[in-house]
Amino acid sequence: MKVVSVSQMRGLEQAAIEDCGVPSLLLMENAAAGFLMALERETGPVAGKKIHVFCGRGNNGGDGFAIARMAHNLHADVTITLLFDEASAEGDAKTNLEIVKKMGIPFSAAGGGISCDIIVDAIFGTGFHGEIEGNAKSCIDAINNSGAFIASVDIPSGVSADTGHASASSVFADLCVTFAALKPGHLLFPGRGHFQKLIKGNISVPREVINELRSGYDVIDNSKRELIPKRETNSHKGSFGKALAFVGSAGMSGAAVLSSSAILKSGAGMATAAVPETVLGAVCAHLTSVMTVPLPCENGSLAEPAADLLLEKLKHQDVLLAGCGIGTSDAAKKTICRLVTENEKPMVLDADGLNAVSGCTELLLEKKCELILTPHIVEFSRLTGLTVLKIKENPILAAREFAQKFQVTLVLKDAVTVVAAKDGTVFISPSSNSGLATAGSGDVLAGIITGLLSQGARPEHAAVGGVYLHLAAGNIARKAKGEYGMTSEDLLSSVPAAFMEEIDIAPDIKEW
Ligand SMILES: NC(=O)C1=CN([C@@H]2O[C@H](COP(=O)(O)OP(=O)(O)OC[C@H]3O[C@@H](n4cnc5c(N)ncnc54)[C@H](O)[C@@H]3O)[C@@H](O)[C@H]2O)[C@@H](O)CC1
Ligand SMILES: [K+]
Repeated sequence: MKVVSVSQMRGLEQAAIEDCGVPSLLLMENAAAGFLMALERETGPVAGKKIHVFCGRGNNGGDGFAIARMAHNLHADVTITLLFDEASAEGDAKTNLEIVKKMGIPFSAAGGGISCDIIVDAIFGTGFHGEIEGNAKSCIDAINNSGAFIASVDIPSGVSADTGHASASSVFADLCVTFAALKPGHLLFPGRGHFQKLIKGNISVPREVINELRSGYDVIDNSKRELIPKRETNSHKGSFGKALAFVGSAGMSGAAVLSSSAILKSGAGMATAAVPETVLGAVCAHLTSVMTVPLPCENGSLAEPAADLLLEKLKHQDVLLAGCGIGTSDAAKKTICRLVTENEKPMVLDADGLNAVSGCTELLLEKKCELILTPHIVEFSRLTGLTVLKIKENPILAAREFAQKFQVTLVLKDAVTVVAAKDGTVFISPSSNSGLATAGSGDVLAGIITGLLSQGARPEHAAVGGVYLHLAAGNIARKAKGEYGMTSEDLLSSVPAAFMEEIDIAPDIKEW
């Protein structure tokens, strides 16, 4: 699924209009026809239904006039409300406004009660920025409280198409129909929460024009299954890589079990959990296929010579996972810093491993390895010094800047996870599952990514494929146990099935 920014979308439209000669009015006509087709699929025929179309001053409003005309021709009972001074209409929007006026479609002033079956929200589209104020605010509040089926044209009015930021008064739609490509605001919260279903339609921007654009965005959809490394039949366990996991500490032996088990369940040939000797017994009690290595301790917790032992072991390993449940002791921090700067094998750094380098992120520039970082938003806040609020304002930008600056692959975990590759390409997960917000879920993700890495996947492929499989496994676990009751053990046991069958991780987002 293609994702483009607002300015890239304008570029696509310009290319269609200027380079290919597609008239802009035709794009608007197609947008309106496609919108109505999608609407009728959801609500049944519009004939005989009361439809109220709210139109803003831009081309989103222009789409609204064309939709009103087409719905009228299909025998719907259509009313239009303008949210702007009619004299300021321009271009294609003005053309369509003049047509509906000549057709005699009734207009009603903003401000009255709304009583209809379907509301078409064509107030603001991709041109919206800032906040909703004035009569648009009271109108949107009335739309949201109307009880009608609400269908938004392109994006719910009040949501920023570039960032997903939602103005305090923004439309909550049952259906949103967008055109040519998704925008980041369809995928990122809070915008993602402003529609129930998203349909992307074709408006005759030529396929080649869309395909040629390297937008720098991508969606982690089912097509990402192709990133799962292929397995040769003529193989042995060495073919699929050896992974070492520096994980676990007193009170967090489960992180060691979940993460190292996930490595094996994701297809690695061998996995070894290197854990403080004081928790070895607890870890071994839950592991059979994963090997273990005891790390030296002093006074019950990890001792600094652990770093030498790990670096020695790594000579015979293919990949490293470090950080899940290792705690925040000085020795754990020093061990992580040495692993980051001295290890040469592809490495996944998670959880306390990320906390260890917070405040000294310049160490990341000294790395000799391919590095994947998997922070959740609070860990990312510690890493960058940015507030959580600031990151949430534009997570794509924050993730991209960090990945490019430190030349790492970054998996920024939140309700919507964003993966940023070293070249700045950003991959956005298209759905969320509150059941994944459970202790140990991140350990499983780190293990899956390490498992893919050990089979030779490139870092960004391991990260994107890992996020896909984690979501798919989460959906399988949710089906069996529900969002409330599913635990990381359920998630872990669902990982093999996620590899086996195609799970539609974004059933609410469709293309036609
Ligand atoms: N350009 C094209 O070829 C096509 C455009 N299409 C439609 O055109 C839309 C984009 O059109 P526009 O660029 O005209 O943008 P919009 O229709 O989103 O409207 C922008 C207008 O709203 C105003 N505005 C922005 N933020 C505001 C705020 N906070 N408070 C009050 N006013 C605000 C702007 O000053 C501008 O006048 C798309 O979303 C889509 O619906 C479709 O018709 C397909 C073809
Ligand atoms: K809209």
